[in-house]
This record gives sequence, structure tokens and C-alpha cells, in this order.
Amino acid sequence: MITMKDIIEEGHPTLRSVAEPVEFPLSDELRKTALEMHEFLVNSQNEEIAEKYDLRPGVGLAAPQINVNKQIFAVHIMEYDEEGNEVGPILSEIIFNPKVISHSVQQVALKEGEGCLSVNREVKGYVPRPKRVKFTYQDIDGNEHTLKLRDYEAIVTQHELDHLKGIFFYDHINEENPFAQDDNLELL
Ligand SMILES: Cc1nc(NNC(=O)[C@H](CC2CCCC2)CN(O)CO)c(F)c(N2CCN3CCOC[C@@H]3C2)n1
Ligand code: NI
Repeated sequence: MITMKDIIEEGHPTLRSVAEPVEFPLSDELRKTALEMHEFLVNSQNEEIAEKYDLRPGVGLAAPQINVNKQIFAVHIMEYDEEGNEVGPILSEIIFNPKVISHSVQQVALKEGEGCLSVNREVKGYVPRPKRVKFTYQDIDGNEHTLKLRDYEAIVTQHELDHLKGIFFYDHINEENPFAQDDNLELL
């Protein structure tokens, strides 16, 4: 299973490189790695397991973060009811060879900013990202899919897409004014 010791930190060259496309059918090893990336997210969102293995919670994980320079990321975003009980998955998928088709001019950012499992420090500021994004990808069996996401799911997915291009969330923060807001930016 993947734990925090498997996640590389900023400064490691892999996190600033461009990830390679994935060939299908997957090797058994790469299939296992992809499934473990998704399993890490599920584990990290389970209080008992996260505490037992000292996992930082995550809703996304990109292969370069475990020093696998391939175009793969996992996302695990669950829906909760008002009592905080898990209702079901909003987006829970392992994404291979993603290609952005289009995105909106309108931008969104999380009010609380972003963090990263590969960045062990707080970097304050809004991370403006397109509010809507449309992309194609292959699933673990190599089947092509098209996905249109908006708001929170779009933010998470674009944070992971950035990792495949060697980009960190803080690369998008306005250096002069980290909390700069124009009328094209909606805070979530
Ligand atoms: C927003 C959030 N970011 C968490 N961590 N950071 C990450 O996921 C990084 C990726 C995210 C940072 C901003 C956008 C993408 C990992 N990254 O570096 C991958 O490249 C969370 F953990 C989290 N949630 C909310 C839902 N909660 C359900 C119950 O379990 C705890 C969980 C916590 N929300
Ligand atoms: Ni990250």
C-alpha cells in the first residue's frame, strides 16, 4: 500500500518534469501502481486507516508524486449528507492520458486556497483555475472517455493535470497580491 514515505516532495526533479504517455495494455506493475494510487485516497479519507498509517488526507494523487513519471492520476471525491455520512462517489476514477479539449474563460478558486501532498508547507493565496473543463482520458482498460467538470471537481482535476506537466498549485498564485480578485474569479 502507498503511504506518505512513497510521496516525493518539492525539490525532487520528477515533480518539475513532463510525464510520459501510458501504453495500453498496462503492464501488471503499472496496473497495480494505479490501483494503489486510488486505494491511497480511499485510505486517506478513512479516519481509522489514515490515523493508523499516518496518512495526510487527499482527494487526488498524480503518478509523478510517487516518482512514476507517467500520465496517470487518481481522484476520489465523495458526497456527504448533512450528518457527514458518505452518500456516494461524485468522482472516483483513475485517469490515464488525459487531454484537455476546452475550458471556460471564467475562473474559480477555493476560498481556503490549495495544498499539496508533495508540498510540506502552507502557501497562502487563491489558485485561479478555469471554472469548467472538458477533457478526454483512458480508463484502466484503455477505453476512451470524455468528461466535463465544473467547480470543485474541475479544481481537483486541474490540480492533478498540472502535476503531469510539472506545475505546482502555487505557480498560479498572484505574487504581488496572493488574494487578488477580479470579476472573472469566483471563490468557492
Ligand atoms: C481540497 C481538499 N484537499 C485535500 N487534501 N489535498 C489534496 O487532496 C491534494 C489535491 C487537492 C488540493 C486542492 C485541489 C486538489 C493532493 N495533491 O497534492 C494531489 O496532487 C483534502 F484532503 C480534502 N478533503 C475534503 C474531503 N474530505 C473527505 C473526508 O476525508 C478527508 C477529505 C479532506 N480536500
Ligand atoms: Ni498536489
